[in-house]
Amino acid sequence: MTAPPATPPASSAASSPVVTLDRVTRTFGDVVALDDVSLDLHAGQLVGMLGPNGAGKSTLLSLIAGLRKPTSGTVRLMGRDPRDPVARIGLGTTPQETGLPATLRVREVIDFVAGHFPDPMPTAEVMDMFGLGDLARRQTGSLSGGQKRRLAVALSIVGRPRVVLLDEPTTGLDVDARRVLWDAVQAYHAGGAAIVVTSHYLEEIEALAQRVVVVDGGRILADDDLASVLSRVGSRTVRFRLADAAAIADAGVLALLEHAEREGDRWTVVTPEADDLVRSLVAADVPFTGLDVRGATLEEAFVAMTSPAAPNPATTTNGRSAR
Ligand SMILES: Nc1ncnc2c1ncn2[C@@H]1O[C@H](COP(=O)(O)OP(=O)(O)OP(=O)(O)O)[C@@H](O)[C@H]1O
Repeated sequence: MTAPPATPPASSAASSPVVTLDRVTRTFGDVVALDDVSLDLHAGQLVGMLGPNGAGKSTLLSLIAGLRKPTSGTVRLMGRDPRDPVARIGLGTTPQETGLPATLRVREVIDFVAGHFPDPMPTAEVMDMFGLGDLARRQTGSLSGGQKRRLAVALSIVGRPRVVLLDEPTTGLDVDARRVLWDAVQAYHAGGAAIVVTSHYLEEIEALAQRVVVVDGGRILADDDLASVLSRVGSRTVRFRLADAAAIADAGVLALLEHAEREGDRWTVVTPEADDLVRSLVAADVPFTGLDVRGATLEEAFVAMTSPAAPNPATTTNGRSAR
């Protein structure tokens, strides 16, 4: 879709972080939900936050939103305590679960929320961004789950916030609805807002986030640009076509392979030494065709980081092993 970028107010101090967590710990009884976490978020960043269930993601977002206080450490939103209304006016958030007044129409709900902000986006513009135009007169109680979710996320940006927190905004949406929602989020981000999104759809985070924060057990395991996070997984997947299986062994490359499988003449091998493998195959005159070398996916990097005891891919695939 072609929603115009919606511009949040310019930052008065563009270089200072809009969100800061400094050595933040949050416990619930015996449970340490966040353990000594430090994090800065700057204007214009679109951050994907990943972590297994119970990692501490929602707790972290709730501290930034001022819904909870840290047990120790400091949280700042636009340089202030997140519970300060002056800071909160610049925040938009969609938690995992939201309630909508069932008898109000879509347009009325957006107007109602817009009324709480000094310079809200026009309701028609918000509805257009989120593909809600045709539903303007529908009572929210009659919306589908996906339509409700789009409305809930739309409400988070009505007030032109500088910081937007979206906790699993696309869970349960079909592919088209996810695309509409991400187009809208990106259009809003183009105006300079800082956005944090949690999602269990890693390919979605890989496609859209510039910075990736991986949380597990209440700690930050990785906080880097996407390429750096992906580079933490050293292995590459190499695909090619080759009818003569014996040529692989003859080339003396078996020791380079973490895993190999073959379907007919189609080979897929995983190796930490892709360059050496390809050089060796060429040097041995192995008559392969259709060479394709790929880096790790975010999902592979995530599994490698969050499950130290994750099984070797060689033991989890059903293909034929070359070893
Ligand atoms: N209000 C609470 N009372 C007690 N324990 C809590 C509370 N809120 C969170 N926890 C615990 O803190 C830990 C972190 O939970 P949190 O909801 O932040 O994880 P999450 O990463 O958002 O998980 P998910 O992906 O399942 O939403 C979990 O062990 C959870 O059970």
